[in-house]
Amino acid sequence: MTSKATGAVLVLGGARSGKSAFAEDLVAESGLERHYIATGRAWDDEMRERIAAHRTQRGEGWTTHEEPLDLVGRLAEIDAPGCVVLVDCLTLWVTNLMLDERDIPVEFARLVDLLSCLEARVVFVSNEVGLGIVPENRMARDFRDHAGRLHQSVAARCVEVYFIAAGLPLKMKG
Ligand SMILES: Nc1nc2c(ncn2[C@@H]2O[C@H](COP(=O)(O)OP(=O)(O)OP(=O)(O)O)[C@@H](O)[C@H]2O)c(=O)[nH]1
Repeated sequence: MTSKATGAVLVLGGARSGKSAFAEDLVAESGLERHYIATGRAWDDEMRERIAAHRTQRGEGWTTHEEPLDLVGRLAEIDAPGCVVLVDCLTLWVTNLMLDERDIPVEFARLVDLLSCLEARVVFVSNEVGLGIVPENRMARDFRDHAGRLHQSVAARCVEVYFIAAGLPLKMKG
């Protein structure tokens, strides 16, 4: 990870691309106090199993925060020098904001504003969902557009950006 004292990193990839494991390795290498913000919710047995597998893979040494909606508030609360925060993932946060009918541009602006004043390092994981055919339903199209816009704004403020495919990282910035 970057040698700068602060700075955010964005890790993009498709489902099962290995993006979470890559991000966890970046965080582990930093040697800083590790926090994990999970935006996912355990809404069914399959998700419960996935979450359990993620917890096992992460192992000891993390403080886990489950925060489906107030990502910005939670990041601000954790923020301190000497900390690294892994946010997994932005696309589930977008889903949660949409389902809760939050003001998406306002929430995105709050996150982007916070990025410029954080003292902790932050590693964002997110799904690249814009590479397939145009989704048939309106909500899925809106979701794809929100995710694309958020990724552009966050990437512009990150010191490093990676794209993961087949478990392999491609460094796009930094
Ligand atoms: N609530 C909660 N969610 C978690 C926890 N650990 C992981 N998650 C969620 O699990 C999600 C990832 O689930 P998966 O579907 O297995 O991952 P994936 O994105 O397909 O796979 P990779 O590309 O390999 O990361 C993350 O976005 C997290 O929000 C946890 O401790 N609690």
